[in-house]
Amino acid sequence: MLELETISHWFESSGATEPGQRVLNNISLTLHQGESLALMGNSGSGKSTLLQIAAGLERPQMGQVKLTGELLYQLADKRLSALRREKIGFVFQQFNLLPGLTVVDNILFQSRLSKRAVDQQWLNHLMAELSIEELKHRLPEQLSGGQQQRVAIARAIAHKPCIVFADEPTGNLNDSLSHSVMALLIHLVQEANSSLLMVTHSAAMADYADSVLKLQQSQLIAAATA
Ligand SMILES: Nc1ncnc2c1ncn2[C@@H]1O[C@H](COP(=O)(O)OP(=O)(O)OP(=O)(O)O)[C@@H](O)[C@H]1O
Repeated sequence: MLELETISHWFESSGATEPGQRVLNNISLTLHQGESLALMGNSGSGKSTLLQIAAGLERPQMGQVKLTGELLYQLADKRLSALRREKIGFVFQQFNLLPGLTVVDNILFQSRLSKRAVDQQWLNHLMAELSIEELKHRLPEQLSGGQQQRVAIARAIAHKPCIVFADEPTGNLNDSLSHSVMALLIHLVQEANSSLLMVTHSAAMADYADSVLKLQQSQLIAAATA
């Protein structure tokens, strides 16, 4: 479903033009439909870079990314944007809700952009599971952090994407909220039969995933917490 093939990456903007200064070195990874994977590693080890590359947001210097059989970086920009809207959901640490849109309009934003019909039953189910029905006409600024992240999860899953990419999804939440939000994310990703690739610093959060890998010295290794 998601295949990373021999990905190497370095940032020329940081002056790193030599292979020896690679952030990512020859990384391969396969994630099947319905699987969840947590990516751990020290600060600066390249986790977010790998997530961005896997999500079609940052072209790797070397290697290929294949999502449902399509080579992302061989697609024209327009097709790549359409594929991201249709097949991918994103959850970020900073929630990234659109401030001028209500909760329900935030959730439906991606489906409307790709002109896809909304599955009203699924939407109602998501809002009920995430306990955000009562909040649906509010603006993001009228929500707590935990509520905003629950809305962001609904937005990421509303169109039943093939895969959800989550970058530190509980990074701005306290411990107990982190557990409840992570449990909901995992549960709803499973219900949607989506895959999940998640970056986290927290071993406790990583434990929710089917498997855990660690980025170390530009390579992926099995994580001790797995
Ligand atoms: N646009 C960029 N230009 C130059 N260097 C970059 C750029 N983005 C990231 N880097 C560098 O690449 C390395 C990996 O960054 P990345 O954000 O992927 O790490 P991370 O593991 O996600 O870190 P953290 O856990 O602190 O978020 C870091 O050394 C960072 O400074």
